[in-house]
Amino acid sequence: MSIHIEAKHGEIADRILLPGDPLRARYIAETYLDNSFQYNSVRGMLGFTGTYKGKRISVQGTGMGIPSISIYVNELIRSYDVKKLIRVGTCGGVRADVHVRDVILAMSSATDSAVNHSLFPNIDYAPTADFALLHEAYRIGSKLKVPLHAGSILSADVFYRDSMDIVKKLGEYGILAVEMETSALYTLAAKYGVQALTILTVSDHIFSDEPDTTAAERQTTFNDMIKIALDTAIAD
Ligand SMILES: O=P(O)(O)O[C@H]1O[C@H](CO)[C@@H](O)[C@H]1O
Ligand SMILES: O=c1cc[nH]c(=O)[nH]1
Repeated sequence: MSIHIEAKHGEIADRILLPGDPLRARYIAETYLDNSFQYNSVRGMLGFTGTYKGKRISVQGTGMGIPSISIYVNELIRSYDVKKLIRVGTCGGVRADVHVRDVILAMSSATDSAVNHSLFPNIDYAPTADFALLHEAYRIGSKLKVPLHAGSILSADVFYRDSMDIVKKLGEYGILAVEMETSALYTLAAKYGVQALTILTVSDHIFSDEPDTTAAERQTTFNDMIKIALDTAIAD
């Protein structure tokens, strides 16, 4: 047991999918895993373990934002020996060639969070995906013929801001999309020497008038992203 996860040691697999939304965790377990059981309900942050194509795998909700995901990632690595972590999240499209429902593999993550600046004063640390996971996810996604982008994203500390000008400018410098957790996931994975990757589905576009996805879609679909994540997680 850890402070925020009530699983017994051994109940969580060494490879895990990490959606922000705990109901997406339940959807993934119910739809894709065999013989799954729920190991966590502390704070409603649901976690499940089961098998996928015969291999043991877990899925754990992480909540929204860097402070929340940092709690779960720390506990999963330090108390449960998780070695391979794949975030499956939603994001807002930023660059013009990114469209609603496209899938994004986050190679690296810029952030306006103060967390890494307090870790490394005067250094712009560059949180980066594990290359083997990234390479495998790109191979699997290309085979599925999913609209796929690989590149840099922004992990923002706020969802609502007075002006989107800075986000627009980041798009001009190649940032594909904005979400709220990946820089912490990649930084903690590097610290503890484990593998991490973020795979995102574009749920809305910040600068185009394409219609947004619905809340139901965000909880229960985005199957391209989930299939890529599961097949990447079980590849050794
Ligand atoms: O859909 P999830 O995984 O929660 O990810 C995105 O959605 C939330 C904001 O609505 C933030 O957590 C952001 O990163
Ligand atoms: O616009 C968006 C959509 C999803 N997640 C975000 O952080 N921003």
